Amino acid sequence: MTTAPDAPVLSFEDVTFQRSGKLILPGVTFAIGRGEHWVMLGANGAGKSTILGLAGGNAHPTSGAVGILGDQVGRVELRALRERIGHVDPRHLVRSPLTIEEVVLTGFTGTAEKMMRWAPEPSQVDRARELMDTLGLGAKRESTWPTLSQGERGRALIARALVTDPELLLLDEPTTGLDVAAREQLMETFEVLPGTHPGLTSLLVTHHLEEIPTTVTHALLLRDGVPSAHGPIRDVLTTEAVSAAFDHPIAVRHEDGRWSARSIRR
Ligand SMILES: Nc1ncnc2c1ncn2[C@@H]1O[C@H](COP(=O)(O)OP(=O)(O)OP(=O)(O)O)[C@@H](O)[C@H]1O
Repeated sequence: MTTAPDAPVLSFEDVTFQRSGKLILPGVTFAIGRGEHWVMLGANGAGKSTILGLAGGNAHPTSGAVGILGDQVGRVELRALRERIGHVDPRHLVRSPLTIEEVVLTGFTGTAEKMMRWAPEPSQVDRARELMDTLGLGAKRESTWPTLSQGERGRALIARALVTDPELLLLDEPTTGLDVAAREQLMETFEVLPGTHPGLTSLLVTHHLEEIPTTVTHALLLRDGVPSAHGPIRDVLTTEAVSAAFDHPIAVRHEDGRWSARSIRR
């Protein structure tokens, strides 16, 4: 099923989530429209990964409704839904020495390793190669996973997530552990996506305002499992709202499309 053009790609309606007796999300409501690119920010333990897990169809809410691509979680087979979502998780584990191309192709099987008795169609190989070229990995196609830098792995995982042409892309701290040049290269990669994938919608989790690509349109600030602000990024990322979300005085700046934050010293 394809979502109606004006229906939200992702919606949370009064979503709660409880684990081991702990109420991690006491009530989350927000909606993401088609073609929007969101960033989610919040202190350690605020619940960002929990929200991303629900958004990726990896868990059911304790109560409330999670709508993904026009379907409500609980009323649809999650496996089918997950095929329409690209998930970039830096904790993705590749144990065997696969080449970049093989890793990208695992996006078709939704597995971390090469699936036994599965071989890609020529059109799937073409698609994988096209994406590797777009993401600057064309020359490294045959390089094996253990020999890659963190930045190359990050770009390969984005290619893997995009190979099935997902409608929703979820990115969990993709710039973690990158040096400044690799981080900037990865951000440039994100910034080409609205041009190369016009219908794509994305939700990025990051800890640093400096790591927000210039193409991000909306922001959600999470505090103790509750969105304290959400909406167009310029309305949300203010000194007051960010300081409140992190319970710390933080001055926010926006220059040349990039964001930065520093502590306000008294
Ligand atoms: N299975 C679980 N059982 C109990 N508590 C959990 C479980 N999973 C997560 N939590 C707790 O829920 C809270 C939110 O976790 P989550 O990983 O979503 O936060 P986060 O905002 O992504 O944090 P970080 O920025 O540190 O990655 C944390 O306090 C965490 O310890």
